Amino acid sequence: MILSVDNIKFSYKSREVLKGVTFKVKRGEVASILGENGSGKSTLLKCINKILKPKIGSIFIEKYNINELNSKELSKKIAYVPQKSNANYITVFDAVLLGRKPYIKFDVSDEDIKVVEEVLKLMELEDIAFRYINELSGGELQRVVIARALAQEPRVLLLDEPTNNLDLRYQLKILKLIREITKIKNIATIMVMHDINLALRFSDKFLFMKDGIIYYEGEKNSITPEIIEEVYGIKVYIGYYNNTPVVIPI
Ligand SMILES: Nc1ncnc2c1ncn2[C@@H]1O[C@H](COP(=O)(O)OP(=O)(O)OP(=O)(O)O)[C@@H](O)[C@H]1O
Repeated sequence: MILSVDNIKFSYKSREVLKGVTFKVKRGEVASILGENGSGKSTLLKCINKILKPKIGSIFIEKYNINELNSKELSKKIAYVPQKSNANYITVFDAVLLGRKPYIKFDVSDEDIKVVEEVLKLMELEDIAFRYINELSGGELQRVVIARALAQEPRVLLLDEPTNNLDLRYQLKILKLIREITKIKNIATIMVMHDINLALRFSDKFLFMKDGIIYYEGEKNSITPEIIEEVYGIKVYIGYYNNTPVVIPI
């Protein structure tokens, strides 16, 4: 097991948003977190990344309790792509190089540059490597932020709506790439997704959140119209294309 989340409870002031969340993700696995707006998905990712501190429960990455890792150690283990990113006045290259920060001792090494160049290529960012990120389109910026997370070479990759702002070609390309990297590097990816069909196509495991708990957890062929109906309150038909379920609202 690479990530174990055990009975996490979190409240914003007096309002409890996570009411006991428990799940595990294995090496090489892509898990999608789905569920209605406000059900606690982003809050859960922020707890795993220690941006928020749950009042109860524990989170382990490999054998480490995240509470016992300092921020540098944590950044080698977890990379996080938030739902919205801010663009500073730095170049694409430097923004991706920031992902290497946990590894840089005194100066940037050849290895750091090599990793950044590889990631820029993978994300098709080479041509805009020296543009300033505050001048990029929403989709270009999203690719830069994902590139920075990959340059971090984490054991667990957390993505909050990674396809935000991406056009159809990049939605497919980036999710395929993330899936491949997860398998090749034997890491775990946990992503919050709203597009259930993209999630079904590119993930191994599904966590449906409702009212601050994981209402249903399972593999793709176990998902029924009844589960979707309970989670989202809509009627759906589930067909199949290339052995992958396709959810059609009716
Ligand atoms: N900083 C905050 N202070 C107070 N309440 C918050 C804060 N951030 C989120 N909330 C509330 O916590 C609940 C869960 O929010 P969260 O962002 O985790 O939901 P989500 O499932 O990711 O939603 P969405 O699908 O809309 O992105 C919501 O009701 C939200 O209004």
